[in-house]
Amino acid sequence: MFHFDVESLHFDPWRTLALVVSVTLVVLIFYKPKHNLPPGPKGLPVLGNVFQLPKTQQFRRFTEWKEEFGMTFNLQSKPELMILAGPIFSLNIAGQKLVVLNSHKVTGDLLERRSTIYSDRPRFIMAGEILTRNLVISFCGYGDLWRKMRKAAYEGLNVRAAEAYQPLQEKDAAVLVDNVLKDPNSWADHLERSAASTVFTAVYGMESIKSKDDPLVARINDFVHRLTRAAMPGSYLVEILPIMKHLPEALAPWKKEGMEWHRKQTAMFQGLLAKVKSQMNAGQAKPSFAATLIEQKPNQLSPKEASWLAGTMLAAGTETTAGALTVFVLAMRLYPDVMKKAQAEIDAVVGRDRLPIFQDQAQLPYIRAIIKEVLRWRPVTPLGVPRRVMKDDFYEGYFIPEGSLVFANIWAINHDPTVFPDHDEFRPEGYLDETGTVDVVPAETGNEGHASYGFGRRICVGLNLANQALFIDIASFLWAASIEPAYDKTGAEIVPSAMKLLDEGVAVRPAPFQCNIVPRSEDVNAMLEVAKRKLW
Ligand code: HEM
Repeated sequence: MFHFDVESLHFDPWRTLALVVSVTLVVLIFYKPKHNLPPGPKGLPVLGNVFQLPKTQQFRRFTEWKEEFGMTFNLQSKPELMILAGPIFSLNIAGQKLVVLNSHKVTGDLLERRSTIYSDRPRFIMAGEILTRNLVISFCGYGDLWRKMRKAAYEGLNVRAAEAYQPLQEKDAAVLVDNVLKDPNSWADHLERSAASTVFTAVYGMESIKSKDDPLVARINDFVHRLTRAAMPGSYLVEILPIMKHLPEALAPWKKEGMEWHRKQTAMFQGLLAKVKSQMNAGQAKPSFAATLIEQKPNQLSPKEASWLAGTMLAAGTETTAGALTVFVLAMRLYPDVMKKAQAEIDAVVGRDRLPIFQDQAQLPYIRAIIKEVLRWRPVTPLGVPRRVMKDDFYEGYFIPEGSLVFANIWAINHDPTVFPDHDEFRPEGYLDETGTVDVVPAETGNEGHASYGFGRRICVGLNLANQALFIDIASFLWAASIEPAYDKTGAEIVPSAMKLLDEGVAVRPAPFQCNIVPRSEDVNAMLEVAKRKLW
């Protein structure tokens, strides 16, 4: 029978302490509190949602999921926020947690107000470590090298510094308009050249690239495409099996080729920086981003780091600016009333005797609104550049584990019907007050009024340069030409699709479409010659 011995119950402090410590350890080791990840689509065991993600234009599927999971967001504590449908959901990609943010409120809360733990980038083995040896600021982890590069980039591209590049951008816009009018069928190529040239001249202060066939355009495009392709998930096996990075070059031709490419690219960037330096020494240099890097205080960036920082701007700025200019042409083709209103504004302010210049910007509110609307309506980087969470975090009751990849669904944020009621229409008026003269931005949408330049500490560092390029190119284009319908053989109007997009990795742009670019008046070419002579 059981015998209960009271004597054995005497209080032994050491034994009690040992018991408490053991119980605590067992609880800490074995008890996993049930943390709720943000909701998400049900996936397969182990592989999770791998097969539910389309290969391209993932932002479309993400936006559908945003609608689907909107209703499950746990905001009982703040019912006033229920209006923000589907702001956060999560996916499991074969064990890798992916968190997608879909509203200004959530990106503001996490990417901006908690930026100390949301500003890292994921590991890019091919694009970041092999091809570029971690010298590309956009792929750099949130550490000392990124801080140094970001500081130097800001010094050369902040709003004041960017003003110094305006004279070269004005010239470049005249070249764009001239080329488009002389060879209207190749308008898309001319936009490509113009974007490459405007970034190139600002970065190196050299003469603009005049022809789309200039070998430099091909080299810049090769650089951009190589990097964006390498950064695309699934392009290289080494991203899934990182151990392959240590294979000897003989067994890994992709690695050998990548390292060879890195050497060539470094030589090109160092050569361009050396040329700027010799122009500076000869007193012939124009203001440029590269010049600000050469003049930086000692102990900032090494010469190789500085040369890559300048070169990176070409990659980051060309494809994006060219994409946004293509969106502009599409919008003008589909919304002729907007185009006519913009042209009337330009004629009233600029007149017909000269091309628009930057000083006109203050008197051209409708053109400023068109630029914001171009970036909002069809964002060229609809998922931005991914982040990596540096520490376990909780948000609105949801658990976001360290190491999760975070995507800001810029497309969904820019098309949030609670912020932009006619979100699928191209409506620059949304950025103006009722008098049509004062800029307004919808609440919560930040300084720009859209999310297309990203967020917080890693917001696009080239946004001032991009806004300047878009202003002068768009104003000059509309001053000189109209974008009219093209017709097929039967005489029927060809209507381009507003939704057919071409996915080029990080950047997305409208799929090729036909339109007719016509001079606005018979004497526009003659006027352009006069304007060009004044500029040169
Ligand atoms: C329409 C034009 C452009 C768009 C829409 C755009 C958009 C973006 C976006 C979404 C990001 C990621 C931000 C984030 O992680 O939150 C970014 C980063 C960046 N952009 Fe742009 N960009 C444009 C033009 C430019 C230009 C002209 C330059 C340079 C001259 C530039 C340089 C960069 C750099 C260096 C980064 C990386 C910043 C970092 O990681 O710290 N961009 N851009």
